[in-house]
Amino acid sequence: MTGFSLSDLEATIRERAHSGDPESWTAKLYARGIDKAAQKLGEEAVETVIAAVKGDRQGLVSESADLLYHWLVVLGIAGVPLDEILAELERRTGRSGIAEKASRDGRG
Ligand SMILES: N=c1c2ncn([C@@H]3O[C@H](COP(=O)(O)OP(=O)(O)OP(=O)(O)O)[C@@H](O)[C@H]3O)c2ncn1[C@@H]1O[C@H](COP(=O)(O)O)[C@@H](O)[C@H]1O
Repeated sequence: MTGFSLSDLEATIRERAHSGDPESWTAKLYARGIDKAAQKLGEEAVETVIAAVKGDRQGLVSESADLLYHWLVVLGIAGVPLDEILAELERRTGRSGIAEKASRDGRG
């Protein structure tokens, strides 16, 4: 398993967003704002769906990577940290209460 995480990508995006590098796609998206970034996210979602339906495994991997990257850019522009999404997902598993209790009991 790779050691690379969505948190790593989020950190890269945060760093590149305001880099001022004219070659940076991230900086370009941030400069163009939420409408353009959300449009790209939608396009990548559709391309991911098409790859899945076609049974294009390699396409699904590639489009999924594009999708997650553009999703993190949209979250970044909207000011929503990845951690907030992970906390929401954790809450849905019903485990967050256990983690909070363990933390309160000094076992966290
Ligand atoms: N993961 C990605 C990533 N995935 C996709 N893309 C870019 O997303 C863009 C969208 O591709 P498309 O073919 O859909 O779009 P396009 O046709 O080029 O653009 P439009 O004509 O639709 O505007 C491409 O330019 C890709 O390079 C990414 N750009 C950056 N990253 C990550 O972000 C880091 C920083 O990148 P820069 O900000 O470019 O330095 C990189 O090191 C990567 O880790």
